[in-house]
Amino acid sequence: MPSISIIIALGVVGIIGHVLGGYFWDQKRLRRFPSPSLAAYTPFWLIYQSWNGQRFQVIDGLHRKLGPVVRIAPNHVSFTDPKAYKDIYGHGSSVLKDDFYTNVAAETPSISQTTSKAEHSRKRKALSHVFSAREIKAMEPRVMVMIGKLCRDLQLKSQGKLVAATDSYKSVDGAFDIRPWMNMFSYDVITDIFWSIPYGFLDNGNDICPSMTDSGKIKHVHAMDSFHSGARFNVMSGQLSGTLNTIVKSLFTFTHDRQAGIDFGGMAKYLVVKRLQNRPNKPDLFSSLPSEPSAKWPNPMPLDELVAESATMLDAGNDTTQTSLTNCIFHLARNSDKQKKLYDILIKSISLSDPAQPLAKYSEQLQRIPYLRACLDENFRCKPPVSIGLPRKTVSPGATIAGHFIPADTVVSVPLYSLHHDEALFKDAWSFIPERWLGDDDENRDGWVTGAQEAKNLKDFVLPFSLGGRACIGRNLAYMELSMVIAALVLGFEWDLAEPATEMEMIERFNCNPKELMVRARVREGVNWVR
Ligand code: HEM
Repeated sequence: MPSISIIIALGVVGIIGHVLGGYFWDQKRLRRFPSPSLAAYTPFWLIYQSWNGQRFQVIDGLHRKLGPVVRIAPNHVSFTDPKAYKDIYGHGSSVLKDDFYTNVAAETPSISQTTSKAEHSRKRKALSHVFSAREIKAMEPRVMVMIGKLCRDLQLKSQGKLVAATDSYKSVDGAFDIRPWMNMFSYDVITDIFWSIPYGFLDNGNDICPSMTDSGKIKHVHAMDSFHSGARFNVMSGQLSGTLNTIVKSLFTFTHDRQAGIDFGGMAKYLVVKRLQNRPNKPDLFSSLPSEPSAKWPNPMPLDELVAESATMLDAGNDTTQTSLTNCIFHLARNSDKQKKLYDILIKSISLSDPAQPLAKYSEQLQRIPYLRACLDENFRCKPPVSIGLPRKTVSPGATIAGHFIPADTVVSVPLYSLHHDEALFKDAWSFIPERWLGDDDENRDGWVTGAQEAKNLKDFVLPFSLGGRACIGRNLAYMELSMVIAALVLGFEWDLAEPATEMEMIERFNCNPKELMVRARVREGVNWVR
């Protein structure tokens, strides 16, 4: 019988042999691409970058040092050549979503997690009704109610007051962190418009909400932490092979982050179960989901699929929106000239007598104000909420990406953060310059000239919602929310950074979120959101 030390030694030799064998055998010829330190030998190098939350910056630095094609894991090649984006994500590309997405899914993959084309097109067909222009338009008054609550809370924060006895976020010397308020807003909106069960975070000043366990018990959890900590765990574990990911997920249920992810799934389950028990008087977005048999959908979605789709809506509908809002206030507060210009344009364009009056009736007009849209788009360019290289997998017989043949079953991606800061595509790429988005005839360009090539680059390579068949389905909802909120916040307040010279610290899990944004807000004359 071999001793335990011999077994361990053999195990270690086996693992090293496997790692080195894979590297030197190099069946896919991936050694032709440069790679940093251990990345070509083990996936743990990239997993470590997700753990430290700075993957977007590390990968960007690598490309600047090693070139446009870099091997960032034994089976993952990252491209910053702009041509690669269409090759990987565009319509007509043969490349599929990587197994990472099924790894991060609970038992039933949702629309954003399925890797099967057929399954995806069935889901996309069902969900396209949910996000039709008519449905989104119908939700505007509900969004406006939440904007009123957000502005009320921010006015109270700017005055150093609590919004309720349960408020968890105090102002310090007139400054406060706006990030949690944007997040509580985005949760209140999505839970109201999707399931008619608004969380009420803005009324309570905290993010405590119900989550349903597998056994049907209700527990109360912190929504923001459940999502963010759960995402961190899933993004790391999802990069392991399928079996290892399953083992890690079941072994680590005792950890805070794994439990947080389970709680987040429970939040979605609670919303679906309650929504099915109580049909609301007015239709919500859930009403358009095939939850019951009908002539059009004889086979409705079963409960586990409704929960999976709801978890994706709760995730996608809150986190990217809150991130975009916080980022946009950061850019406007840091660039007071752009903030003032936006204010002047808004006031002139919609001639409001009282900036606190409902903006919903101006919604279409707002979405057509070029400078407001330019601020939102430049915000997306500078800080894309989804900055990560979205992982895709080549299929047989392989694919040619930016001129390089990549064999089948290889993970490929383009990090959007790097593409959006490519100095060859965008002049002064690291600065927030909304004017670059305006047409030649716009009087608000203030002398800024965007060459024809850059104008085309903005259109082709600023892709916050991705591209092709797997691009964002919630884009119209996002623009509607962002236009109305940013207009209300700029019309109602003047924004300053608490510490003017600071850059905002970002943490990348899957989305790239601001850690905090300490601001000061001055309520504009004649405005009063506290009724
Ligand atoms: C500023 C806001 C938003 C940004 C920047 C954004 C960005 C993205 C990106 C980059 C993808 C592709 C993800 C991938 O390939 O893995 C995506 C997909 C998706 N987004 Fe969004 N999103 C936003 C808002 C929303 C909203 C409000 C919803 C819905 C409530 C939503 C629902 C979805 C869904 C369901 C998918 C998967 C689509 C599919 O695979 O067919 N998103 N989004």
